[in-house]
Amino acid sequence: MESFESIIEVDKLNKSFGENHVLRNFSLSLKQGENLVILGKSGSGKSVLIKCVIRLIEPDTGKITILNHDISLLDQDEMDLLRADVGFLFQSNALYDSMTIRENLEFPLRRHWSKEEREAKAEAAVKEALEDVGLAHTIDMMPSELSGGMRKRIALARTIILQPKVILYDEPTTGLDPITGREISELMNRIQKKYNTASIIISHDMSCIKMTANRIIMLIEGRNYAEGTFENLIKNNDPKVRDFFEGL
Ligand SMILES: Nc1ncnc2c1ncn2[C@@H]1O[C@H](COP(=O)(O)OP(=O)(O)OP(=O)(O)O)[C@@H](O)[C@H]1O
Repeated sequence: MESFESIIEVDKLNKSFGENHVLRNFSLSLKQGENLVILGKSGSGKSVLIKCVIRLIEPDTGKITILNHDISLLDQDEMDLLRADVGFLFQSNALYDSMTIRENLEFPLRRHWSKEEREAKAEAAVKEALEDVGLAHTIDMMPSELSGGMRKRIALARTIILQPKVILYDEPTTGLDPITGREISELMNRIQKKYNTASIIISHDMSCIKMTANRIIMLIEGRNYAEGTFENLIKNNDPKVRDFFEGL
């Protein structure tokens, strides 16, 4: 695999909506193979940050580099190419209800692979991604026939089918019961190991964070307020940091 000093580099990002200064000189660096959790209260700017990274919104100032590309300099075609390397797991899963599981998984291939490539490789890729999430038997089922946890796994299978170098997880365990949430967290770790993918994980589920985070950045007052492993941060005496770990 090509090597990168950082997979994603966010440098001094600022974003305001009117008087609401959401991000203030926010920086982060995501290393190859690393699971990085962004922890912040509701409304702290986690989604705004991720939307800047996938270029759904433009920051006011600051620079975002993904796989050595300054994304503000990419045109639409170049950005589309880069998107094959950046997987996104939506909180809503965003599966197509009218398509089978197989068709849902083939969907990203249609955009990024030629007809010849699809004919040669799609069947095997769909099978491998489904096996990765332990749901090979659902290939001809419809999303409506699956539980919430299974739909999350299928969404993850669709995210990894193009073997992205980085996965952005938006609250991957929200809305799931604790046991299913743990299964998803375990799966995220398995995917990380198998493909050496780097991830940014937005979450406030402490069980998921504890299981998956190699490093945590606390997004407080728009800034990278504190940073460290779960074990470091749980010992931090700053009251704003402590708030998150109260009761653990
Ligand atoms: N398009 C927008 N226009 C105006 N304000 C916005 C817009 N998007 C986000 N905001 C504001 O930015 C702030 C951060 O919102 P954001 O959705 O990033 O929070 P969050 O940390 O993801 O919260 P949650 O955990 O509840 O999802 C909020 O005050 C929100 O109202």
